[in-house]
Amino acid sequence: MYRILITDPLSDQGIEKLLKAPDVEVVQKTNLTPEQLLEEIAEADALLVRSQTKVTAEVIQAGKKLKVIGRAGVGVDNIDIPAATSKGIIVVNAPDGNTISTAEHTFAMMISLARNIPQGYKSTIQGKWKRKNFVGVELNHKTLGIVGLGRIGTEVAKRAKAFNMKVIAFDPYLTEERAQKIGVHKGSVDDVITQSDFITVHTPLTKETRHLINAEAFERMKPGVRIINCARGGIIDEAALYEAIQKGKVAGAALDVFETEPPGEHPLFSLPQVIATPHLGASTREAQENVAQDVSEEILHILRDQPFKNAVNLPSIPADLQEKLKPYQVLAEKLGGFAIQVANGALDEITITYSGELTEMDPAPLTRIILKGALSCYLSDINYVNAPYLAKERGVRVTEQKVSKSHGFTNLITVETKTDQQVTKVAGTLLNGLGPRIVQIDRYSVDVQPEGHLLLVQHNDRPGAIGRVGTILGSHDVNIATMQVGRKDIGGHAIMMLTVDKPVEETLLDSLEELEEIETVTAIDL
Ligand SMILES: NC(=O)C1=CN([C@@H]2O[C@H](COP(=O)(O)OP(=O)(O)OC[C@H]3O[C@@H](n4cnc5c(N)ncnc54)[C@H](O)[C@@H]3O)[C@@H](O)[C@H]2O)C=CC1
Ligand SMILES: O=C(O)C(=O)COP(=O)(O)O
Repeated sequence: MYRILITDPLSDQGIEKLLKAPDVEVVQKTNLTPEQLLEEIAEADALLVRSQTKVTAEVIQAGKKLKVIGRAGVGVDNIDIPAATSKGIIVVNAPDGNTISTAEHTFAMMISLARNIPQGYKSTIQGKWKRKNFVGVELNHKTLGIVGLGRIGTEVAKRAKAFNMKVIAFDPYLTEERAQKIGVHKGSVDDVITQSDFITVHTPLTKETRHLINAEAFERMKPGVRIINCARGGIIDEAALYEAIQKGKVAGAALDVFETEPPGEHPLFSLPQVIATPHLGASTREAQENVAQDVSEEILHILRDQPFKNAVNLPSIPADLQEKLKPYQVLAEKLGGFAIQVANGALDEITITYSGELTEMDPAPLTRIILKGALSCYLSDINYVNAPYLAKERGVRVTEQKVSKSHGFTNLITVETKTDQQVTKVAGTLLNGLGPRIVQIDRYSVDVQPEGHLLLVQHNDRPGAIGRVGTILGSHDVNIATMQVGRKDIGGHAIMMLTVDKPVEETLLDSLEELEEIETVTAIDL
């Protein structure tokens, strides 16, 4: 039974799938104190939040069984992603479900700002009739500057065009072709700042976007510009905005989000030109149903080991690629484990080479699985989410390459490990109908099923060597299931690759290494 902890208010219809799932127990507890959250998270397999719950490194650490954190919405700035990644916890969001609601809210804010609707409402219900105090401006023929033309920015642009506005957009990923298709002018951030009558931001809050709209930007804006922020507090420097309104440079601002939420008694609220909502962009019945439903499905898929798509801390893999790579997963994991166990010394570098039909697809997800297989021999709590992170943290360089030459195999994965003592190469393939096989160890061709307890013996090719190894194994009650021998030259260096029926004890390895013709013996458990 999976325990799913929900700590922010979510749509009941949206989480219906979770509530009805036979293998799930849903615990809904909103408004928890940080201490209560630490207690509740201890037993949860999944945590489901909106923007209120602060999922700190401490919370993540306390989540002993935590496998996935779901965000019913877009922004994940309330979740410590690096902490989740290092613990191998998948973070998923629901990026599509609240786009329209937030774009519509942005428009509602822009029109309210242009026509002083909140100010007019307040005055009217106080019994006043001050029509000349609330004269506004039209949107018609005005220039709207959009910073961030992603999902929401694009929907805002479309609506602005219906209002006959000229739209200038800045987004580092905006191509001329896409700009033309949407019907906006592709501009620089400077164009947006200097040419717009209204400026709206739709980016995440990042190092680059923090205080993107600052005192210097306000200086260069057209007098009478109006500012809208329905993205994240902090993209606009609130202190600089206050100054710019006071100086008369900015005619007004509409804010749905704040540097600190809730903002309390903010100085900006003393200015009549400022209108505000309490982070309502995504707060519609439709959006809440959509995002809760999307993230619930993702959580169920992750807990049940089924394919999922919106992981924030994993590269997204198209469904058709996931299907193609699926058969290689066992090979990749076993190969990683095998390669690391036959490599002596401290690991410096892993080079993974994909050949044959694997060159026709993006094998990056397999690299993660190989790393997981390799690192799980040293580290606990490792999975394909944190494997690359932990490899990097330990100074292991990982290189991935594709070569067309596949030595007669339809597919081949070669893992070369470089330690402070040696370079070792192992290669594996997926044999049609027979499953994964190790087909090469250094210079030697083999055909080994990477499964169970294996023994790699490096020795000198002498008469009787094989018999003596067999005798010692027998005397330790270890049964040999399969055995292969590889050599290049008669009497030269050779290897034996054995599959045995039970784990090989240290004392047995020592007895084997005492044999004169034996160089090294390595036990491999897969
Ligand atoms: N007020 C609310 O309730 C809601 C707020 N949001 C927020 O709105 C923002 C946008 O959401 P979406 O459109 O869904 O995200 P998105 O990921 O589709 O779009 C973000 C865009 O910002 C662009 N961008 C990133 N850095 C930039 C930079 N330095 N300069 C210019 N552009 C940059 C990206 O290229 C991307 O196109 C997010 O911060 C999200 O958290 C989203 C939903 C509801
Ligand atoms: O989706 C987002 O990024 C939002 O900001 C929506 O936040 P909320 O889920 O309404 O707390």
